[in-house]
Amino acid sequence: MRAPRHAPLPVRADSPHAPWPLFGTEYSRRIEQAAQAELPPHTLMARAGLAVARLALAVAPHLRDVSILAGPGNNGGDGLLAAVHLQSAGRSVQVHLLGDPARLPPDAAWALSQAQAAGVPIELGAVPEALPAGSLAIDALLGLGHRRSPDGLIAEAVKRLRQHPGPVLAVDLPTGLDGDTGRCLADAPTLAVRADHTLCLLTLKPGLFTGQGRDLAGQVWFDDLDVSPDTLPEASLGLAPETMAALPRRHAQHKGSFGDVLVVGGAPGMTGAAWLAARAALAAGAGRVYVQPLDDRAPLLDPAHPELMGRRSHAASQLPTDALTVVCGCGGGREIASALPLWLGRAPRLLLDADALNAIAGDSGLQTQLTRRAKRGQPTVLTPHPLEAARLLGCSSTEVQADRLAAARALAERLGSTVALKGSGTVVVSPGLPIWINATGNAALATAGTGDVLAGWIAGVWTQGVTAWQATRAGVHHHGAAADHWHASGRRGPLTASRLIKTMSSGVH
Ligand SMILES: NC(=O)C1=CN([C@@H]2O[C@H](COP(=O)(O)OP(=O)(O)OC[C@H]3O[C@@H](n4cnc5c(N)ncnc54)[C@H](OP(=O)(O)O)[C@@H]3O)[C@@H](O)[C@H]2O)[C@@H](O)CC1
Ligand SMILES: [K+]
Repeated sequence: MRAPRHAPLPVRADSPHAPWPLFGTEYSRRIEQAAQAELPPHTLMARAGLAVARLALAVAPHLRDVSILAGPGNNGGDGLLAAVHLQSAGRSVQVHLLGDPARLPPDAAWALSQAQAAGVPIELGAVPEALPAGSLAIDALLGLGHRRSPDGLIAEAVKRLRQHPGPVLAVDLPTGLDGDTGRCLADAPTLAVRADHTLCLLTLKPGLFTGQGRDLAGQVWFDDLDVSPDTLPEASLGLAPETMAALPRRHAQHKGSFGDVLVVGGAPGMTGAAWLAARAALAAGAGRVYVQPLDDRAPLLDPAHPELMGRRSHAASQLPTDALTVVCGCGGGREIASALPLWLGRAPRLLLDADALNAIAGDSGLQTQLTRRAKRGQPTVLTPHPLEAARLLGCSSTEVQADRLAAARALAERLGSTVALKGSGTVVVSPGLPIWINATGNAALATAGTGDVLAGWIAGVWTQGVTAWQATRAGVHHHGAAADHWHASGRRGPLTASRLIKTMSSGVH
């Protein structure tokens, strides 16, 4: 997937209708070097500067003043060249160059000479007290070349951009964000630029779409600088529309054609979680949905959804397993631990969520049972949030969040499972397959029960005959798309779990 050549504008990179390839620093450098070797000197930078100027004019057509904060590397060079184009488009441009002109890398030095020749006002080595209130600010401080916390003048400039009341456009990456992981490079999150728009150049970087990336980058745009990578991406951003389309209902099919789901969960005081997951599985299209409450006194009926079938543990263990997908967790409490050995052994498809994951994290015997499933060809899906992932990995949630892609990959490989690491930019990975980052969702999902809905929905899709990888991506995408729809239709506040199921059922993609 690449932007059209000579696109009049950079292409929005969050279109949910296609997967976008993502490349981290190492790959991006290789792609850049290969392209540089083929092209006349400074070609990429010339394209980058033009792309930045075009986007600046498009997102702030009404603003006459443009302040460009340019750093000591080629990211600064992009800003300097953008200044030339913006000035010739009639904007009043001021560049603040925070690097020694004598030590700029060759492309940026060339860009500086172009800006000087065009008479662009350039102030050297000083961060202004404030940026003009009515100006567009361009963050061309640091891009792919920064791996450490902003310091010195760069840190000052980041603070100034954070204080700027007008729009901020970041070049390639918001300064302070690690493009590989989506973590802030500084301990203090205030030492990262919070942009309204980010124009990613040459390659889309994964860190823009997970962890802190989505909050710091604002609207992400992409310009491939007319370069086609000849290498496979490390990860992709997007969805799995093919999965939803691949599940048509034919006349001759009956409820047995769509698979069964059993939800094991709902310990005393948390029964609702299991029924929510069950409702979601049914709404996702499962043929028959059963619930095994982990509270022996809990009723075996959801009066609002009599089509769901409650079973005590003995009866549940007698269900035929051929077409069965089992969800363990969902309000499982401590009680889930005793149900796990049976289903780790028996379930042909098993999804583990919440307390089931905590039980496995604390029991090496259950871990061994889990890893044996993969060897027997029984697929498993894990849907941890960062703390649950940390417990499974034996680290802290801060460490998980510092590199969500690596954490999800480690879990998948270690436990032989498909993993959906939840959070901003949910990361989905199956052993041996590329990482997929979800493009949908927002904070409206941060409310009780939405995780149960996700687990149930994935199971409901999975049991219809797609792979764990397809079902997980489809469920994660669809879950987030419902929240985006909720937000776009002007609603504010949390999207309750019950309403989430209704929104997901209404065909929002
Ligand atoms: N070449 C081309 O034609 C193209 C280039 N492109 C553009 O170039 C960007 C990559 O450029 P780049 O490699 O020069 O790195 P960049 O991010 O500008 O910074 C490096 C400088 O910053 C310094 N520095 C680092 N961390 C720091 C900190 N915390 N605080 C303070 N200083 C810090 C670092 O110093 P050092 O760490 O070495 O001491 C070094 O001097 C890329 O993102 C894209 O925008 C694209 O348009 C495609 C075409
Ligand atoms: K930047």
